[in-house]
Amino acid sequence: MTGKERARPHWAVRMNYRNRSLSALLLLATIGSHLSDLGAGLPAWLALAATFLVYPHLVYAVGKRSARPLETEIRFMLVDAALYCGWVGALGFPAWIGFILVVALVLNLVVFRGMTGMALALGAVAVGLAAGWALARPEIAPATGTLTTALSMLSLFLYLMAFGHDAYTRALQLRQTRDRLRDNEQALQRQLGEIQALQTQLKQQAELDPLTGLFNRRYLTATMEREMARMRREGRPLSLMLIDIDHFKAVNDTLGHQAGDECLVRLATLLKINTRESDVVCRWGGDEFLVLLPTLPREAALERAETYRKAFESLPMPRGGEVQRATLSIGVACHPDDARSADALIAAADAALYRAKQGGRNRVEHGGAPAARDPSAIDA
Ligand SMILES: Nc1nc2c(ncn2[C@@H]2O[C@H](COP(=O)(O)OP(=O)(O)OP(=O)(O)O)[C@@H](O)[C@H]2O)c(=O)[nH]1
Repeated sequence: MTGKERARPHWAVRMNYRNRSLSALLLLATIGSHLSDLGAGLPAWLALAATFLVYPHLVYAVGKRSARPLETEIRFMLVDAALYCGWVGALGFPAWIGFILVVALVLNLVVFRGMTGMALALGAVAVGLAAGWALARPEIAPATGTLTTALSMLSLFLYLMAFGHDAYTRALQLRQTRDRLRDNEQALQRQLGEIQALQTQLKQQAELDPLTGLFNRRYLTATMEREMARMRREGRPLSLMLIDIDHFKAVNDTLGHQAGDECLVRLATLLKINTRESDVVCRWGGDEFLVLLPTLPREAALERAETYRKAFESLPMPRGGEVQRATLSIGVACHPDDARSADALIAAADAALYRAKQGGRNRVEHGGAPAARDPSAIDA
């Protein structure tokens, strides 16, 4: 906010200042015309000047310095009602002057305070009329001269038009503010949607292997504990297999790293296609894959492992070359027969895989106690 904006008086103070000054000039002319018809003396003319030339500017000076400008304005509107109607009482209720003032003053308070405003304004009007009449004790004179009547009509017309225009301007501003708020809210909603989509994407990326699209080791570690606990609760078995491509280094060396990648993707696809919804397939690392099979007993898991082995063996290699086919070695372990914890189950499957490699590769082994791996023995 700039200093200039901060110094700007409250909108109600500005609006009322304009309306009060305009109506004061019109009333100055209207009541002046009537005083002239009456041949009024100097005190009446001085009072007229004080009321309609000085008072509106005093009100503005106080209003713009007020800490609570709206409340101050409303209090001044009641003073307006009493003061202006004091003139009506003092002049003996000339019909047109009284009519304009009562309409204008009551309307002012209705706009700011509704029906309560109307009641307050009528009270102030009554006080003003009584005080004015008590002060001057005039003859009751409802009629006004032709010029005074014309000025009264003009005053009422212009005052009501100014009021209508203010109402229109405020409604327009409110609509524009509402539209702007709605646009901002829509933009925020859009940004929120983008952030949420990005968060989902990041979460998925953190759990997925970028090459194969399978779950990664991090996901499996979190999931496996949960699945084992569930199977334990339900008293059902859980099988796990570790799958490793035989001599994968040779695939890379002979056909190239890209063909090696393609080989990994093909194995991933094969595993994905041949698993149930409840199974979890993950890339364990390098050319090693892990499949978690909740509720599957050993025999069914071994059958499944054989299916993978045979299907992969018959897959053509990505490109021609020295290595014409690749094979899998698979180690299977079952909970609760082979191990009771997640780590022990993985270790048991790893031991079975080791035996499969030792036994000549392209085979499935299962169960048994974990054994230390001896890479030289495998590759021998
Ligand atoms: N193309 C490709 N190769 C990979 C990737 N990750 C690991 N490798 C390679 O996979 C090979 C794994 O070799 P090992 O598991 O040590 O041995 P192996 O040649 O498969 O032999 P055995 O497992 O004993 O049958 C290494 O040469 C790694 O460089 C990958 O994302 N893409």
